[in-house]
Amino acid sequence: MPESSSSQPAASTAPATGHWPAPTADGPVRARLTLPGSKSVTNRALILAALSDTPCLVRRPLASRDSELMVGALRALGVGIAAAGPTGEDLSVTPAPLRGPASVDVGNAGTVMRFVPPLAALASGDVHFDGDPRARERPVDELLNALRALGADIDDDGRGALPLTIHGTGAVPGGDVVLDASGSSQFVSALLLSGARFTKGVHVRHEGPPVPSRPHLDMTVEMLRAAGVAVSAGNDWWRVEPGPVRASAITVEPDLSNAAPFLAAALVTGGDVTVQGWPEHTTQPGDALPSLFTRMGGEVTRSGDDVTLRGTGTVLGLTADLREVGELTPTIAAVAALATTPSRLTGIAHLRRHETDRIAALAAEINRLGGDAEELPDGLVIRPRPLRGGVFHSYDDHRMATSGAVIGLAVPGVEVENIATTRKTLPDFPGLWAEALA
Ligand SMILES: O=C(O)C1=C[C@@H](OP(=O)(O)O)[C@@H](O)[C@H](O)C1
Ligand SMILES: C=C(OP(=O)(O)O)C(=O)O
Repeated sequence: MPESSSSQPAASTAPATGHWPAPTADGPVRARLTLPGSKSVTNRALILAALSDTPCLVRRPLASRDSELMVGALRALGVGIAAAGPTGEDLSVTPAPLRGPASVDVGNAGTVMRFVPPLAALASGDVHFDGDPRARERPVDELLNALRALGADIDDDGRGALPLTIHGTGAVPGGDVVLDASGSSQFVSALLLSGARFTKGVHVRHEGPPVPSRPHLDMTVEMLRAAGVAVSAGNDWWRVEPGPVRASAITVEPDLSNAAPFLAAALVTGGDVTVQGWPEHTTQPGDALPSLFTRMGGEVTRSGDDVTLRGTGTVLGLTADLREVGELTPTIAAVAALATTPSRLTGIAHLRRHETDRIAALAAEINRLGGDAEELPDGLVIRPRPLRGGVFHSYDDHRMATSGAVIGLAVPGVEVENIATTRKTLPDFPGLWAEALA
């Protein structure tokens, strides 16, 4: 990733704008693939490496927009990050005293807009944050209030949102803080990831409706512990002891959430798709896909680190609370729109403040193609109804775009608007999709 690398979408085989004719499967999709690295693991690894006492090699990181934004943010704060490894695809991270003045472009990356501000509070100097128009609408208020309570000086003109400036003083006192993380688990992860470097560490307590995306919180805790940080946790509290972060090498797992559209391709076409390198143990929410897609009619087998989903010709609807695995919703909704029985997906009100309002967007796009999707305050009901071709809008949301591709496999004439937005977490989705369908 060169210093000058752009954070703009630039998928190699995708048009920058315009509509992408989603390929229709002319038979069962049969493929075997290796997916690029996990966004969530990569961006945590980069944060931990930046805070580490020792240089750190991040192996097999994601190289796509969200990770490029994280690299850009950390470099802006003075951290050294260079291409490394035999193919130049690894990243060697050399920590340095964090300093401003700096300007951070968060794009529309939740992990950058939430995980970097606590680091900026540890820097000396001012750090300004802004991003895509949507980033200004995504919630950070609870995180900012918590950071202030822990001793950070933040100027957001009372907006509780981006743009904002953190006046770093080189230290954060830390200590006890209470917040409502029902809007995003990333508020908690953000405080924990930097917490060991706060003078008193951090003790975060959640109060409010349930926190979503629990596996991502487990991921934060596991990765901190692997970096030698003492963390204890209960149901709604997490404590990080002050002390050094020691990360010398972190290997990034394949992105299992991005396995979703590929496994869905097998499910909806009666094919079989194998994802290679599926970890035996993982905290990624995508690990729930085998059981969710089995409930939707697929058959899953595991052999070593290969996970294979075989479509049986039957695609069933799903009734499920998806709070823990919210980022899988768009793909599950796409499969549900092709199913023969109804689906009821709940527990996902927080998706209304993701890359787009995913509940409204999924209902609108499924209905535009003739489907029957109904919004609930916290989810979707999707009933079987034949779909027809048409434009599937992506709302600058990578997972909306890949959902349109899944529907397009079974419905001729689907065109996905702005497929290049998939570059948020996949460097070349159209290329990988074409390979899988070949
Ligand atoms: O910590 C992380 O890496 C993530 C946490 C989740 O965020 P929310 O809890 O805001 O849904 C998830 O949806 C997002 O894609 C990645
Ligand atoms: C919600 C998502 O991303 P972010 O990290 O921007 O919150 C997602 O990838 O589904």
